[in-house]
Amino acid sequence: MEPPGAGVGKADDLEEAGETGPCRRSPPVSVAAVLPAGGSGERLGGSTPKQFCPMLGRPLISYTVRAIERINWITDVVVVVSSENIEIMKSIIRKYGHERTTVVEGGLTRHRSIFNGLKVFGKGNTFCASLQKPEIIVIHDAVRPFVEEDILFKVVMAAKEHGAAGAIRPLVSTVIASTTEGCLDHSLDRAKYRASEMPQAFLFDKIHQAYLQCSDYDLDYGTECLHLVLKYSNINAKLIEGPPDLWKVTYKWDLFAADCLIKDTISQGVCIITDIEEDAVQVGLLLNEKMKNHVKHVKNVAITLQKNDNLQNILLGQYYNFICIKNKLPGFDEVSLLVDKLEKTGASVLYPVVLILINMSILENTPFNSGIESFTILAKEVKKKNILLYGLFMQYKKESLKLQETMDSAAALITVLIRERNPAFVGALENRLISCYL
Ligand SMILES: Nc1ccn([C@@H]2O[C@H](COP(=O)(O)OP(=O)(O)OP(=O)(O)O)[C@@H](O)[C@H]2O)c(=O)n1
Ligand SMILES: O=P(O)(O)OC[C@@H](O)[C@@H](O)[C@@H](O)CO
Repeated sequence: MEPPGAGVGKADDLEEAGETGPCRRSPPVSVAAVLPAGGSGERLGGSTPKQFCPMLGRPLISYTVRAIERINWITDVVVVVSSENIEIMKSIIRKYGHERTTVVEGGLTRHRSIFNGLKVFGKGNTFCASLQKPEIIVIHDAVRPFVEEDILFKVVMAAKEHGAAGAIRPLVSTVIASTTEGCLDHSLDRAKYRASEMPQAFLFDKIHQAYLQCSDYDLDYGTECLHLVLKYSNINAKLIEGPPDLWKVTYKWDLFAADCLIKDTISQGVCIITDIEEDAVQVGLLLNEKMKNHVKHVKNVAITLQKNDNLQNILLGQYYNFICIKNKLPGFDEVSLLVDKLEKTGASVLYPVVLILINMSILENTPFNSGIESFTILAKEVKKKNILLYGLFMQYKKESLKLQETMDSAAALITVLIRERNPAFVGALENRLISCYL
């Protein structure tokens, strides 16, 4: 289950508030994938290779593996990592449930890693008997997490017809050649050139044969698989225009951009849960209207928390952000029930889930409920489950103008909490924070 477009594609099994992605036929061929992930990420800097750097607390590589694994017609995924990272990769596979992924040891260069990944499908493979040789092999850099079924389907179908295919993108800068003195020699006509991106797809035998015939120079200095099948298998790969989000995480800013893109995408859907009492339902519907100014999809559900055994199904869907409106501070057991049901959906394994409890009470002079202290303690405990629990204690005057203003403020505050997903703010937000909204 993925939220709309969460860095893992926008179609497939993503349901966007009632819309479902295009129903894709499977290609009439067997398909497997090799994800080269054996690099050290020097250009990104830092001690952790970029494929293992976290985005929203989860390694970048897990997003890419998930994006490929979600495509049900890709039967096997082989991730190629350096020897020192094999155990790390195996722990990622276990933690995030990447059941269809096999880890293979990489090589000193990207081509050598890819070759190692292909070998496990080759004849006499003693590495893993279950890995059947596919007709088409997809090769996709493990640091390109935003890959969708659509481009994968296109390159696979094109590879079936042409022998090889690769995603391309327009150049964003002009390419120039320099003289030996480092001066401009000439510039290329940008319209005639494209950037070679990933995914790429090949008839397995053709790319495997090409690697078997490769010179050491090819293996040590090349960066283009399409070139290898041209050179050794005389195949002119079909070039497929890909979408803009095929980019490769190379520098630090790429990682920040990827993190922001995922945060932005999983913040686009909110599920508002209220009691069935009329007041709570009305406040929930008003909040729904206000939230529509901030996010794409808002769904309202009115239930009696304790008695609702359908809660699991209500929570299991396309949302990672939940707002529970109560006219009194929910008891420890009610919050625990919600958290337990949320945890059981498995959603918080892949992404931090936001749960905002709003305690709406008609404005009185009475101080905020003393339950705030224990609520914050609970929130800190729940954070360990990757569920970010925030409490807003809002008192409001019943007359509609004040209520409108209060809900405008609440919607703005909720949007910040959802977009930031900052674990530091879990628990009851300070009274003074809220009182300024009244
Ligand atoms: N010996 C190598 C080198 C690279 N790769 C993988 O090939 C992909 C694209 O390569 P690149 O972006 O160059 O990754 P790095 O080599 O890690 O980056 P850098 O050049 O900055 O060190 C990455 O997923 C990288 O892990 C690999 O499998 N084996
Ligand atoms: O060149 P780098 O080592 O940065 O990364 C590999 C890329 O070149 C490669 O993924 C695409 O250009 C397609 O071949």
